[in-house]
Amino acid sequence: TELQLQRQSSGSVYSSIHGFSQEEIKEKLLAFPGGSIDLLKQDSGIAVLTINNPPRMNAFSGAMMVDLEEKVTQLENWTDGKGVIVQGAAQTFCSGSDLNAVRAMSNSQDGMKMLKCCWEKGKTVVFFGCRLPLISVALVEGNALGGGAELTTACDFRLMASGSVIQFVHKHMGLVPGWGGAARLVTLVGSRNALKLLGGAVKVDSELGVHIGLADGVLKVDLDAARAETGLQQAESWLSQYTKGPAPVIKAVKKVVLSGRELSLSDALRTEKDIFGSVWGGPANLQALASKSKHK
Ligand SMILES: CC[C@@H](C(=O)O)C(=O)SCCNC(=O)CCNC(=O)[C@H](O)C(C)(C)COP(=O)(O)OP(=O)(O)OC[C@H]1O[C@@H](n2cnc3c(N)ncnc32)[C@H](O)[C@@H]1OP(=O)(O)O
Repeated sequence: TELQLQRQSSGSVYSSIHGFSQEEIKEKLLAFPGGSIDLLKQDSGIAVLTINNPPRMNAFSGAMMVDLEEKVTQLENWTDGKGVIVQGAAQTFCSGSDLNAVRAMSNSQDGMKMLKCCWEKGKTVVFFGCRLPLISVALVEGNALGGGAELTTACDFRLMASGSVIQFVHKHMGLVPGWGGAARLVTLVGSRNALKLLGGAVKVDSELGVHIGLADGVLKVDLDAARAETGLQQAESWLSQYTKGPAPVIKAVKKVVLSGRELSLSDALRTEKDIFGSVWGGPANLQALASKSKHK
């Protein structure tokens, strides 16, 4: 039900795990510093969330996961929010988990399990965040690799710049996606294409991305940025097609689609009725009725 969806997206995912408290998990993640998650909330109701760690091709450090949870909470509480664009700094998306941290964890003798479960919980934030009641777009420039590729699947839409690549490199690491990336990939491209992308660690360029349904559009990013629209400007104009209107209505749109996508039919029908009830008779509905009554 809507409550379930809300709890999934807004409840802190740093619930105690393996006996470690929320604060202990955050402390362990902060032991892996570097980078930041920057949030810009705009008057248009579209926010820009930037994965910012260029020296490491925007790899996710532990500190960035803690940072992200704080930014996701801000977005959850953003009354006027309607959409969010997730991008990487310096014209590249995200090269996955910080390999320095991952290596440190795999070499640590004591408490490796503790560190790993903290790391994994931290990553979960990345994916719960995209269940926000905002329409989300991954703006993919450069490389989206490993956990970065999984992050793109957690967004509602993916816009790929010409020359960009989404690659599930997990097989090369002796791994498979672990935070929903595979499940969402099957939903997006079907099980056969998902098998190819994961089994072959296929480099998905923008043309292939559109062909298999992973990408929703291709952005022409001119090298002479001074002349052309930036990728972000193009992504904002693309998303604004679907976020025109009052924030409560756009949020309700995302919620009814999310419930249809994630809940059983009976729960989805019940949730849809509840969400309908939350906007029926609301300011936007009453204003629309008043303006219609003038059309004789
Ligand atoms: C699959 C499991 C999943 C998870 O557990 O979450 C993961 O995501 S594990 C990480 C999977 N990602 C990768 O394997 C990508 C590794 N990086 C690359 O393949 C390349 O860096 C690149 C992204 C294709 C870019 O190549 P290039 O343009 O040649 O730049 P460099 O390779 O020189 O990188 C510049 C700089 O960035 C550091 N870097 C890049 N990726 C990571 C990373 N994931 N973690 C930590 N650091 C990263 C790289 O080491 C260089 O640093 P310096 O050597 O200090 O210059």
